[in-house]
Amino acid sequence: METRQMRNIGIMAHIDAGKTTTTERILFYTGKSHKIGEVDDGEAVMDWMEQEQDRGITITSAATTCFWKETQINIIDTPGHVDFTAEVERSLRVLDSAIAIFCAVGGVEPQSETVWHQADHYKIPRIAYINKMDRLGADFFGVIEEIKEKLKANPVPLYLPIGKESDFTGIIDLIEEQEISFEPTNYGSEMHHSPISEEYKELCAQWREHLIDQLSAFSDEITERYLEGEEVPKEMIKAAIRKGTISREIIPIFVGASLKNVGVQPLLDGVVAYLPSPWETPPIEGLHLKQDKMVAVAIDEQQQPLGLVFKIQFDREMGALSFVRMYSGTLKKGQTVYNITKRKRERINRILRMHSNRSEAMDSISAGDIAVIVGFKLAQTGDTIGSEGYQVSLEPMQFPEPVISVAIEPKTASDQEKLHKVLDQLHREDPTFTVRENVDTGQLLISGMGELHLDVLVTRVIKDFNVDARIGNPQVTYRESISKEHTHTEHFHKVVSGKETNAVITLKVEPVKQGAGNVFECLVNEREFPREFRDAVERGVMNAFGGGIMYGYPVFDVKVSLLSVEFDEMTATAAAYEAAGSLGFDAACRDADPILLEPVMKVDVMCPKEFVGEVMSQITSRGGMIESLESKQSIEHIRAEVPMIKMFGYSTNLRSVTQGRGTFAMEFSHFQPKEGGI
Ligand SMILES: Nc1nc2c(ncn2[C@@H]2O[C@H](COP(=O)(O)OP(=O)(O)OP(=O)(O)O)[C@@H](O)[C@H]2O)c(=O)[nH]1
Repeated sequence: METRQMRNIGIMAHIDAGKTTTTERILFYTGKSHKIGEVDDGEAVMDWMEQEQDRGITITSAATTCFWKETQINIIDTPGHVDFTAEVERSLRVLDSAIAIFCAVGGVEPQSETVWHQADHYKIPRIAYINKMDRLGADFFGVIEEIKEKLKANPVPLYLPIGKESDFTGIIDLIEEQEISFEPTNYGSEMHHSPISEEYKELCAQWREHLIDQLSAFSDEITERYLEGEEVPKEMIKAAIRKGTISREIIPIFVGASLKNVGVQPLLDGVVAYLPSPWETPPIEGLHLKQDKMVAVAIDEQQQPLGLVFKIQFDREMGALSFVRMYSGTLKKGQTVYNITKRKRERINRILRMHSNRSEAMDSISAGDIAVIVGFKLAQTGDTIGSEGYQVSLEPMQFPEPVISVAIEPKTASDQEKLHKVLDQLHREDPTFTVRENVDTGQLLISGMGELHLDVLVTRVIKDFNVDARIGNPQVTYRESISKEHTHTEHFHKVVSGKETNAVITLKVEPVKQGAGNVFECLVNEREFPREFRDAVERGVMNAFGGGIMYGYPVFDVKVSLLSVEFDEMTATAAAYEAAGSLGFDAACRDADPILLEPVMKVDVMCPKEFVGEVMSQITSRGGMIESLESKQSIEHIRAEVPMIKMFGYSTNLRSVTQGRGTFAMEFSHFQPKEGGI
């Protein structure tokens, strides 16, 4: 077991729950941040990019290292907005544990649910922090109930609030049986401990009993003492909380108001006391490329190096910064490593540890740790790096489909060159952002996960990279497919430089299950039809998949079989067969009842009861199907499925019908045939 104390944590929260404010306080108290940057003043040290500050929300995930009580804490910032699910997935992969922040007023909102379920999927141990206890309407016990009901989790409060709203003055430590008050100072706050006052004695006893009762499920020692009515030692309580947290059977609950500097230090103590070090997390799986089998990779410095690039960020001076999580072995500055995904060697020029406001040069990075490597020219988010001698690919990240596009057109020739470079760079940073050229018009289309995602990217292109470009209106990214089988024979004939060339092929096209992808199959014997020409037909078909059938959108879920050929050695050329492949595919698909597929989104709306009628009729008039309606206190939660095309401008619309009190989350659900074309 490694003796070094380390935590790789993420901070997950619904937008506005106070993630940035809490992270700021954490960095401040850990002594690495010299002043508190207020989000409201747009000075957050964690927010790297100018436009994040404009918007006041956190968009990129960057890793920041700080130290608390001899423990190194690497914080991987995790965005809460559903337009950035890929960013969330990517950071969840490299975390060992997380703090989930809930707003004491808003409680468990749809976006917190989405992120919570993603964290369940990656089996991430969590502690929860109920923030904003000072706000009007704060309801600590209400949020606890919601965590139980909506997230099906087992919340166990370790602290209770003293008072609420403007009377929120401090917290009760149930383990130490003390009250803690937070005296404001010019460096944040100072904690003062005092015995529990008469007023809270009963409440404290009741919840301490609840805590010990919950813990007895993990500790026989506690059960024994509990049953015999003996005092349970604090160290035993803490050990059981740690065990239950790591095995994900309980969610320890912390409470505070970060903005008022209340509750943050105990939360940091909780990270150290209850969350696992990398050495306590289960091994991850990787594919051994040479042996073609899955192997377990445990955190071990002595083994061959293996790391995952989980984020690329471009820096004007240093170029690409590759954020790497090491799972095994050690990498050193100046060394050459092997990019297992790209099958190319790359050099490590520098290794940096990022703190909130500075970077620190390091000589090496070892298993368990997170750092930035400078010098990689090819690495992309999701790549595995290691050595040629031990080629294990750490499971590639799964990214959702882009659903919305905009056309982008440079204003001058010099902008054109710059634009291509910038778009390429942005794609390396963010694989959910793709670039496509319309073959007919030559126009560049950029696609992403939602309006906000594209908006952020376009702003970066224009503002950060100074490219002068015209931007079209957002459009949905459609797909094309076919709905029946059809067989077609293509006769291709062309005279090239006085020489006759011919290619005759018979192709069958048929639809396959949605999501199965495209398939090409050759049923002609290689003796009758040489490999070179077969490959040419396949190339032609593959190119045609990208060019669409009726509307020029990419074709998906079609199987193409080459049934027969008329092959004449004298007039056959690869170019003729390639052309026959493309033309034959187009002709066959046109007669196979082509269909246009549109993306449908899962939409979750929360609004006060009085607006529910308006909100539902708004969804129905947008062609949406209401799936469920659920009430909690005075809030209604509506789940629906709505075609993406009908979701443009929805946020403005929702704001206006709910007087700004409705919120929504949206993510891709599936593709469905679109009636009546475009
Ligand atoms: N009253 C009160 N307001 C708070 C508290 N913590 C944060 N806020 C305010 O809530 C707003 C949102 O806080 P942020 O820290 O930006 O929230 P966030 O979760 O990081 O939001 P995104 O970056 O958009 O995901 C800001 O105006 C904060 O000043 C708190 O403890 N009490």
